[in-house]
Amino acid sequence: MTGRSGQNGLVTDRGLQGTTDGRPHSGGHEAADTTDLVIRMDDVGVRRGPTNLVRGVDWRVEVDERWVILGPNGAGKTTMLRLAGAELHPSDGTVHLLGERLGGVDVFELRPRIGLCSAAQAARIPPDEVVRDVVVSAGYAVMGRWREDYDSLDLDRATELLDSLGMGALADRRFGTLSEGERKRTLIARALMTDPELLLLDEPAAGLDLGGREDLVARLAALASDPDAPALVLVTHHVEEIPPGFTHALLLREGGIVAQGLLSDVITEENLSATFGQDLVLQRSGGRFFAWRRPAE
Ligand SMILES: Nc1ncnc2c1ncn2[C@@H]1O[C@H](COP(=O)(O)OP(=O)(O)OP(=O)(O)O)[C@@H](O)[C@H]1O
Repeated sequence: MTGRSGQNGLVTDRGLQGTTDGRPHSGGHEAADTTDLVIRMDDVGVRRGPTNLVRGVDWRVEVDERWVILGPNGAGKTTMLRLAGAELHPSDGTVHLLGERLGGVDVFELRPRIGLCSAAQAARIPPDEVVRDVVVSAGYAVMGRWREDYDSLDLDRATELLDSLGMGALADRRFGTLSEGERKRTLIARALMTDPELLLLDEPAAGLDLGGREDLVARLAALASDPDAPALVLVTHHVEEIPPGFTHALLLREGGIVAQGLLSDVITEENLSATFGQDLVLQRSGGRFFAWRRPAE
């Protein structure tokens, strides 16, 4: 593996195709060539007993798009991300990832093409693992360094990725000694190590203090604006955590889609109020969103 720096210093390896016809981002995907689609879900449902975790989901993600999935607790966000990460099969409908249909492809071939950052994954990292090894071991599809002999190019790439996420000085520390924010940045570096075509981030700002959240939002904004970065899907409960440069949003409530499309069309007071079941006030400033409950008259 070799790495190169994108325009924001974030290291990405693979040039994205971009849209083949040069058209701008569009909320509607009717005209999209399916070969450009990173995620395609058609009438997807996931059921567990009588419960619909998600239902009736039609969703298209193109290579150059950066999506946020927003919704309250229990809305089905993680379920959507697990479908997109080839960790879960739908009960109904079809899911295509990177041009392959779930159920018709070996998921062990598909998963290395998809980077996933989640709290569940962080919990699997041994606390005594050295930070650089947490990152480099992703290229060998293992969690925790064992007896692998890592290629010096891979070690260089891990170092470069850690540098680009402000973790260079901590590369020799043990994972268990890191702060929550430093762990999140390490996991993002690990997810980028395999040069994925799709990067899935499940609540990356959860548990961070204000400074940590703002630092992460700025780094994700830099990643979003890097033309060589993979397609991005970020799950969050909070509009304040949407990094500038994200292009699209999907709002979920009780397993169903409330709205989806271009971020500026979808993140509105009306849609947010419907999603969270509260009368919300929304403000936008400097490419960021801020929301709170409308005070009683
Ligand atoms: N195996 C299961 N059996 C029954 N219900 C489940 C199962 N797994 C998840 N659920 C339920 O499905 C709903 C959606 O879960 P999911 O984790 O996708 O929501 P979420 O939007 O990510 O929630 P949160 O924001 O709280 O993490 C929740 O109500 C959850 O309790």
